[in-house]
Amino acid sequence: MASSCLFNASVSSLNPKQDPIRRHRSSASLLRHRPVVVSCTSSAKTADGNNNSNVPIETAVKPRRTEDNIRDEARRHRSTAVNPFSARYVPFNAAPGSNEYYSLDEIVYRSRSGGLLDVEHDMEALKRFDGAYWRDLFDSRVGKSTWPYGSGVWSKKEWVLPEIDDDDIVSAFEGNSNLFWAERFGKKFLDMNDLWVKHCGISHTGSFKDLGMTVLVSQVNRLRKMKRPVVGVGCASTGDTSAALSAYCASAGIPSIVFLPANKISMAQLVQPIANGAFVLSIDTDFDGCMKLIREITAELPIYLANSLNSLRLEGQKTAAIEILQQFDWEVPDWVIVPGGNLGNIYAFYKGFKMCQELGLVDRIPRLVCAQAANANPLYLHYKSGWKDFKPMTASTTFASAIQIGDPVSIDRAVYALKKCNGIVEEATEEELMDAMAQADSTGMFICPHTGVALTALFKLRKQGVIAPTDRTVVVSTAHGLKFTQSKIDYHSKAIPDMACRFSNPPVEVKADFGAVMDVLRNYLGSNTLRS
Ligand SMILES: Cc1ncc(COP(=O)(O)O)c(C=O)c1O
Ligand SMILES: N[C@@H](CCOP(=O)(O)O)C(=O)O
Repeated sequence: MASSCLFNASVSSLNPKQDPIRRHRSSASLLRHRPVVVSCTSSAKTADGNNNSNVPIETAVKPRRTEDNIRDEARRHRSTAVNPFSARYVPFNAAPGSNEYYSLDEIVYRSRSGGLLDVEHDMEALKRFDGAYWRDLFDSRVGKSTWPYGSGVWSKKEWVLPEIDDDDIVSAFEGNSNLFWAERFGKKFLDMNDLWVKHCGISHTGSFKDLGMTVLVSQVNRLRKMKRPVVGVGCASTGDTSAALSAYCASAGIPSIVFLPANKISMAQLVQPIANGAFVLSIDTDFDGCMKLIREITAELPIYLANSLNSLRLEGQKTAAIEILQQFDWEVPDWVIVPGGNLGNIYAFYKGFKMCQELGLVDRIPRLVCAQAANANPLYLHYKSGWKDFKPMTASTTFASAIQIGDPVSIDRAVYALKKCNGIVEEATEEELMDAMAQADSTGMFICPHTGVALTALFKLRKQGVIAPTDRTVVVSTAHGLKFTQSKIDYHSKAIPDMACRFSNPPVEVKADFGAVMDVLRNYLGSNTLRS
């Protein structure tokens, strides 16, 4: 069996960069022949150089049977090897010697002391394979339609939910999002030549929430098959979490219930759960009020909590960090800037990078920057106080409406992550974030206001000389700009009180008359251009 495997014993010691033929074979040529990646038991090499015959390794290539769909295909080729990987819930940042843990099949969101939980992987089992092995394995799954590895999340399944049956997975092949070289924006506005935007919002429901929701809904699917008492899944939301939850639940036939702050989310976001058949409650409060309610309700009713308080979500979201490294061919960027609201994502990024370092895929991690809207900046104020004093606040209205959060549930996770990576917190006023969004759009992007918050942080850190012109920097774009068109319309029509809208580009109204059109065009292009 071992000899037919794509990853045989010699592969783990090979550097794919030094082996272009193998890289070519594992992508282009295999794709041409509609390959099926097949699990088998293999003699992959472990980190200590021994053969390990007890791990599912993927092999190529068997033609797909016409009567199979991709799930059937995966089932047909399911590995018979014992899965050596596992994960469980533990108290977040548990004291050394703590023996509190829970199976992922338990319905639990808080530790015994009321603190946050974290998903802990059996790192010793993962460490039995070296960094080269994991890099090769993850790289081999990109660009395929094999179930479930065609997903950017499930292509890292061993590090996410190692024990779930492939059959229980609910996936829209999320992830694998574009890492965009912001060449013109970097040069024109920041004098930077290595600036990148990770477009997590170019995704199934238009935000990074898909990455976490595929994991959470898959686990719920499993629990329901195990006859655990879960009648539905619920969340509080500023728009994106509810969109992702309702889409994944709809695709699995699971009821979803969403609590939305009335009149505080965009129309495009509101229509998503409505269209996907969720039970939508529009509640006369803000996000923090909705969050409080959903926590109370899920403690009373068998509704599974889908907010990032539930640490399962972060297991999916952390794959965006792994993906960034992978897209840079496992080179580590200097900075990663993430807009923060409920503050799960900044920890997810830290965790993804940290696992890659601990498991030998890379030798360092980037510095993280968390960017907040000045109107909803409890983390920023906490950072500025020297981490002394955390005070939840009532967040004010912001164009970055998805991060209008004053009492973030993951504050402890965010502080931990930022301290560990020598991170920074910045803030953006309404004018700054809207200007940054318009500037980015003027160079060909179409970003959301939250990404405008992150870009403002970048502007400030460049100006302060903290981020250098040649630093490789990644700005995480968290949602699709098309969800936030009203804010762009307001900006470009200069309809925002007390905002200069310096980069607005309003349409020119002109009569349906040749001469009138020529006049405005002459004016626009400059008479010299037209004469020549
Ligand atoms: C578009 C968008 N950006 C950023 C965030 C912030 O993510 P987090 O709550 O994990 O800090 C959210 C949600 O809160 C969001 O919907
Ligand atoms: N922006 C979020 C707010 C809730 O965050 P979560 O990650 O805890 O679900 C949203 O879109 O609802």
